[in-house]
Formats: sequence, structure tokens, C-alpha cells
Amino acid sequence: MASPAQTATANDGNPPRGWRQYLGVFRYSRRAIELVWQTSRPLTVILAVATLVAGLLPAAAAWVGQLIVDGVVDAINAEAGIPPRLLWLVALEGGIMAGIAGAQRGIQIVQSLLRAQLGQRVNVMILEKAQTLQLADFEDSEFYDKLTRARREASSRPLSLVNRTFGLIQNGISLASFAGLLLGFSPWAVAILVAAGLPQFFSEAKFSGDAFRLFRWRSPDTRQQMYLETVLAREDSAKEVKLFQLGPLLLDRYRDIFRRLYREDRRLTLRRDLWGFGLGLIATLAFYATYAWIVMTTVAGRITLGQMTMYLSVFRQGQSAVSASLTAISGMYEDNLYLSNLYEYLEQPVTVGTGEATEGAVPGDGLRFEAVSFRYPGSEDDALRNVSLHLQPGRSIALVGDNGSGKTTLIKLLAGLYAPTAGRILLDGTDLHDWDSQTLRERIGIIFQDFMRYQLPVGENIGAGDVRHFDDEARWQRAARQGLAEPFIEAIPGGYHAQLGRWFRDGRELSGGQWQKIAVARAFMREGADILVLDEPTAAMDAAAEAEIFEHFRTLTRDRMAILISHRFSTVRMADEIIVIKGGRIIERGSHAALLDADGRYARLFRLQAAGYQ
Ligand SMILES: Nc1ncnc2c1ncn2[C@@H]1O[C@H](COP(=O)(O)OP(=O)(O)OP(=O)(O)O)[C@@H](O)[C@H]1O
Repeated sequence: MASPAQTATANDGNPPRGWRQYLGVFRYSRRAIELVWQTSRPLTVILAVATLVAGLLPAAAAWVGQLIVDGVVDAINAEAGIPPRLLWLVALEGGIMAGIAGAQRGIQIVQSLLRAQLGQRVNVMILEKAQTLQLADFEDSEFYDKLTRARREASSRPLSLVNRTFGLIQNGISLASFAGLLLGFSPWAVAILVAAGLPQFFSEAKFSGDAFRLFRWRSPDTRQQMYLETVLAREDSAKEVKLFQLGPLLLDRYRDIFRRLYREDRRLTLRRDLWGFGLGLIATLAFYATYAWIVMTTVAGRITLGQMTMYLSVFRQGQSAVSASLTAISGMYEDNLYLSNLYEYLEQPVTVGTGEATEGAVPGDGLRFEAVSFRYPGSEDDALRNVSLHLQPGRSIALVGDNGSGKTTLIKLLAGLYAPTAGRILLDGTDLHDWDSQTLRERIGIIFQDFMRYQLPVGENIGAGDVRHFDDEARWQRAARQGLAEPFIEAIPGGYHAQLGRWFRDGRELSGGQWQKIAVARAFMREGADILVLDEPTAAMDAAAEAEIFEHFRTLTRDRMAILISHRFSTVRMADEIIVIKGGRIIERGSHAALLDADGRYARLFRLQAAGYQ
């Protein structure tokens, strides 16, 4: 059976017809109420009771009002003073009004309390889900769109849908109780009340449905607008935006998108409101026709003055309840959009690592790529083609190749961030797929060229390399020493506890090379890792620092497996084996000396760079 989320998606391409279209507004109400129920049962119960009370009391007030007016008329006719019963009725009416106010205030309080709790709950659900996703998911623009939309309105939408659903129930209860009273006058009056509201109901449901589809359809535009906002107003882009004077150009784009969206909005708003006004006139007409009817019936003496007051008040309030329901319904479509998106995101299938191996079939065999090919999802070309290599413990490999040749991709596969499209990768004779993911992660230490610069203290920036020792100061220091970051860290006021980045108070910025030393230190946090990979994290370092780091890296990884990627041949030549990649294929391999002898591409590139240094 299709899940509601799937149904929602299917409905977008092929809008449901007839009643299903109108009932679509309730699609996610049940789930929203479940969510609230799971968040806080007591608050949900209070909300339900308060809604019921607020729904029933207005009819009770109208009924007591009738008794008061009739009592007054009787007392005037009887000329026997003020009957105490009348005063009791007034007191009762006051009590009912206080009850309505209390129930409404109760609803407000519960809503504020739920807003915070529910927002937090949904945010945590979104973030927990994000932890289970594959890297490929984050690179899928449509999926990323869902994630950002889910996060953006996490704190308001679920509660809003619950409020509107409960509001609708409250108005429904009021309407039913009003109808009950009106029946005493005439079933036709009830029919008129309902029938006068129907055209508006259908038009509201139709236009809200249009708005719902419009929102979904233009979501990429909205996302682009958000992106432009980020580029125009964030510290990490400010430098380039100013320097290249990109501001006006990007702002123009931002305005253009707004204008386009606004045109569509205006069209929809105008159509929706003009129709709403026209159909609203029908309701007004119905009200005054019924008014005249009730007045005539009263004058004819068939109902009392008190009943007339009650019927008029009930009819008027009934119409307000109808229009409040319409407003709730139009909002519910938008909330549904949000929730359908949220649940599509939360129900995204997760590929769970099935492996359980904590030891390889051939311990000490090292790492093997066997005829590995890989193509990025949605891409037309293979990023790696038929790559085979073997790296034994105690040996090092350097990957060399032009930009885009596939070096980083190879590392991503090794890290298990993607699975090969063909071929297999073995560690100690066991396929990576069959390894327990935790054990695997502990064995591999990697720093990518686009490593993260966390807005955290220096020590935690290093500690991030191994969460089990995130706060271990002695380890930070050892890792910093190995990454050659110690001297400059000690020179910073606050040392390992100095805040980095500009987002928070007293944060300081580091130079590109200093950040890279922090990143290299991060790789050394995993003291137990026997595969260490440095993917060009040293590009911003001066040549001397890079040479020193790699010398050092080799000493430190003497009995481990090391893979390094660098565009500097002075570094590359230190590796036991050099692998030259072009267009995703290995085209040459061997030691520095052997490759120079072979006089192929490596030798040419090496001479080119060496000439540059002369
Ligand atoms: N996430 C991705 N989705 C689709 N294609 C990608 C992705 N990442 C990289 N590619 C493509 O895969 C190919 C190999 O990229 P890769 O990052 O492995 O190159 P590289 O050798 O590390 O390059 P560089 O020296 O510039 O770092 C390139 O053609 C690139 O466009």
C-alpha cells in the first residue's frame, strides 16, 4: 500500500479529482495529531478538552440568552418585580462566557507550550534522520531541497496544522450545536446555513489546492532565493562579493525571482479573494433572508422574542464558524505541503550497512581495489574505470593526476562514502561492504582537501578526528605535535581553548596553512587507525612545511598504510608507489625512479614542475 507521503507525491503529478481533492486537506492531520500526542499526552488531552468546551459553550450561551430575554418579557408582562431566576440566568450566562474565555486561554497556553516542544522534537527527528543518510543523498538537489524545507519551518508547521485541525473541530462542534438549536425553528434554516457556506467551501478548497501545488512547483525558485540571501549576507562569502562587486548583480537576481513569484501570488490572491467575495455575498444574502423570515415568524407570534434573539445569534455565529473553518482549511493546505515534505524526507529509505566483520579473512593483507569502477548518481560518465591496486601495511601510495581525474573519488570509495558501481574493495581480504561500519571507520583516518573548519575551540577542532577522545587534551597535544600545529597553537592566547572562526565571541581566524595543520592533526587523532589518507590538505602550506609534514607523516605511518594526494612532486616522490590517474583510469604506476625511467606522463609532469623551480 502506498504511504501517505507517496500518495502526496503521486497527487502532485496527477491531481486527485472529486471528493478526494477536497478531503486532501485532512491528509496529514492524523499524523500531525499523532506527533503532538507523542510529544505530550497531557497537553494533547487538555487541548482536546478545551477545544470541546470552546466549541459547545457558545450554543449554551445563546440558549441561556433566549431564556433571559423571554424571562424579561414575562416579568414586564407580569409586573411582579424581578424574578430571582432571571438574575441566576444572567449569572449563568456570565459563567458560560468566563468558561469560553478560559477554554480559549487554555488553548493558547497549550499551543505556546506545544510549539516549543514540538519544534524541538521535529528538529531532532530531522537531524537524527540526517545522520543515517548517505553522502549521495546530500548531493541530490531534490532531496536537499526537502531537507532544507523541512528544517526551515520545523518549529511552526506541525503545530499550525494541529491548531487548525482542532480549530476546525471546534467550529464543527459549534456548528453542530447551533444546528441543533436551529432545528427548533426549522430544518430549512439549518439547510440554508450549510448550503450558504458550501460554495465558499468549494472555492476555498480549490484555490488552496492551487496554492498548494504552486508552492511545491516553485520550491526550486524559493531555494535559489535562500541561496542568494546566504551568499549576500554571510561572512564567508562577503570577501568575494565585495571584491568582485557581485552584490548588485545577485540582488537583481534576487529581486527578479521575487517579482516572478509575486506575479503568480498576486494572480492567485486576486482570483481567490474575488471569488471569495462573490460567494460570500450569497452567504450574506442567505443571512438576511433568514433574518427576515425569523422576524416575520416572531411578529406572527409563532416564536418568542427570546427565541428570535437566540436564532439570530445562532445563525450569525454559525456563519462566523463557517468562515473560520474556511480560513482554517486554506491554511491546512499549506501545512499539508510542509508535512508531506517532512514525511517524504523522514521516510527516505536508509541503506543500512549490513556488514558485521570486525576482522578480515586474510589479516595483514591490507587494502585491495579489484577492477573498481564508479559513476556518481545522475552522472553520465564513470569517475573511476577498472581501477586495481594493492596497498600493504607499512607501504605508502601517492595518487597523482590532473584536476578531476578521480583521485578524491577513489578516497571517497575507500572511506565507504559511496559504494563501487562495479568491482570490489577489500580490506584484509574482506569486502568493505561486509565490514562492521564502526570498526571500519576506526581503522581509517582521512582528511579531505575541503575539510571542515569548525567554529569550535582549537582543541575540539582537533578532537573532532576521533569522537571517542573528543575532549582528551593529552591526545589533542600529541596529534597537534604530529600535525606540526603545536608551535602556532601555543602562540595563540588561550592555546587549545581559543575559539576559532568569527561566528562566536572572541573567535579568531587562522591562516589557510594553519587551518590545514589543524586538519592534519585531526587525522592523527585516530591513533588506532592503520590506514591514513591525506587528500591534499597541505596545498596552502608553504613548500617547506608540506615537505616537513610528509616526512613526518611517513615516519609516523611506518607500519601503517598511507595514501597521499598532492600536486607537489617533491612530496609525491617520497611514496613507495606512485599511481598516475587520468580520466578515472590508472595509466602508470611504480616508484619515482621507475616512473622517471619509463619516461611517460609522470616523468613529463615531474620535469615540468622541476623546471618551474629552477
Ligand atoms: N559529487 C559528485 N557528483 C558528481 N560528479 C562528481 C562529484 N564529485 C566529483 N565528481 C566528478 O568526478 C570526477 C572526478 O572528481 P575527483 O574529485 O575525484 O577529482 P580529483 O582527481 O580529486 O581532482 P582535484 O585534483 O581537482 O581534486 C570529476 O569529473 C568530477 O566532476
